[in-house]
Amino acid sequence: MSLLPVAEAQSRLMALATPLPTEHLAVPACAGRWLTEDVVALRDQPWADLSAMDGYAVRAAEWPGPWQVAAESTAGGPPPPLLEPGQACRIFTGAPLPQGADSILIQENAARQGDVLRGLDEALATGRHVRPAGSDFRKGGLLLKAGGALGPAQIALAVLGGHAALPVSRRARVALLSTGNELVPPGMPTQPGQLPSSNAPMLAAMLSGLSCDVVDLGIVRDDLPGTVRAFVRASEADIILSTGGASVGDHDFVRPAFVQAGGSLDFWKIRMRPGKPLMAGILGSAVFLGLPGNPVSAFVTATLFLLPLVRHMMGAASPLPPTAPATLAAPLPATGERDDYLRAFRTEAGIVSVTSQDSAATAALAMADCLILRPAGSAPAAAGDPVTVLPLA
Ligand SMILES: Nc1nc2c(c(=O)[nH]1)N[C@H]1C(S)=C(S)[C@@H](COP(=O)(O)OP(=O)(O)OC[C@H]3O[C@@H](n4cnc5c(N)ncnc54)[C@H](O)[C@@H]3O)O[C@H]1N2
Ligand code: MOO
Repeated sequence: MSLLPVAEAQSRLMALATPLPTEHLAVPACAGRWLTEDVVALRDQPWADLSAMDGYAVRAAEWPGPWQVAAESTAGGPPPPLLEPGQACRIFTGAPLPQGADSILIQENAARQGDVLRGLDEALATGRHVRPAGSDFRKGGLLLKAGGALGPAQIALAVLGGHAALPVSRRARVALLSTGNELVPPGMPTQPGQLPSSNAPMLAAMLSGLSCDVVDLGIVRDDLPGTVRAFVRASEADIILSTGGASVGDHDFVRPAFVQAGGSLDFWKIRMRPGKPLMAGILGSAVFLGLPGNPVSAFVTATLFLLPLVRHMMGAASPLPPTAPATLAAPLPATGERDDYLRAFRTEAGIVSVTSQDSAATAALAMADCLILRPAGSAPAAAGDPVTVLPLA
């Protein structure tokens, strides 16, 4: 089987997934979700011409001052009466302008004696410190597009747009299987030949920002019938995620067990380093993603495949991780026949790759805050050369 390019594998993986059903949730509960439908405004914002400052509303176009203070307007107060030329209305931030007023004289630029008001500065420009009605958005206008992520600003916009609830995809359910006879549960004492299973906690941490429900099905021993049973147990989930047992060794049972459990494999082996033995397929209504066991390989493939898959299933229009241009602070060797995803960190002088690029080097991984993307067949790079990075946080 030849090695599949990363971008092709990503689009084949997305094509395996069916979007999750929509649910309607109270707007504050939608933080971190994606919209399944466009959202339009149910009201104008601002609802009227409002003052942006504390001061006085005047008819500056017709009367340069002085003015007679004749009324008051407060946010949430009764509507102020019509303003005649030569009159001023005491006004506060967020309060509606009286009909006829066109500008706000801020109180720092005003001298008031009794009800007589004078401007201390040059003549007021018409429209000064006024927020026109509907200048933020208009009733019926598009506020948020289907497929957009709902972060804090989008939550505020939906609430101001008059919405109580929004249509979002339901949470994805992800089942985790960690394969390997050498693994013991995190925190348990290890005998020679054993190590704590770190992949499931790492992946759960990576998924924790994505509003999905993670079920850790624990450690699966390296035997075919046990691994088949684990797949059957996991098939209730939307995504079955395994780590380890993905390569070509005599104890790598994940692929045959997946097929024996009724799964249909779509691809195996990607043209990337780390992460070559990645595989994906369908089991019932679940998408299966088999990550390599090496912790760094599992981390990098989860960044490039798992997180985009979850985002895609939950309705994201742009599920792939964003990349950014950067400059190298230190040279890099040529790449081989696979695309390199080098663990690196950002400094003021540019990007520096971590000391060990071994796919089991977790101490080096923990120092990284980005991946450098180096296509297969790249020539050696020098300090100062441009590179593409994928930020990790
Ligand atoms: N002859 C070949 N050997 C290997 C190839 C190959 O093409 N030909 N590919 C290598 C590559 S690349 C990778 S990546 C690894 C991946 O192998 P597996 O997915 O089968 O992973 P395991 O053998 O089960 O484990 C690898 C390594 O990671 C440790 N591990 C596994 N699970 C966990 C966990 N949950 N927590 C912490 N550490 C874990 C495991 O102990 C091994 O040390 O295969 C190469 N071999
Ligand atoms: O591809 Mo493996 O993930 O190089 O170590």
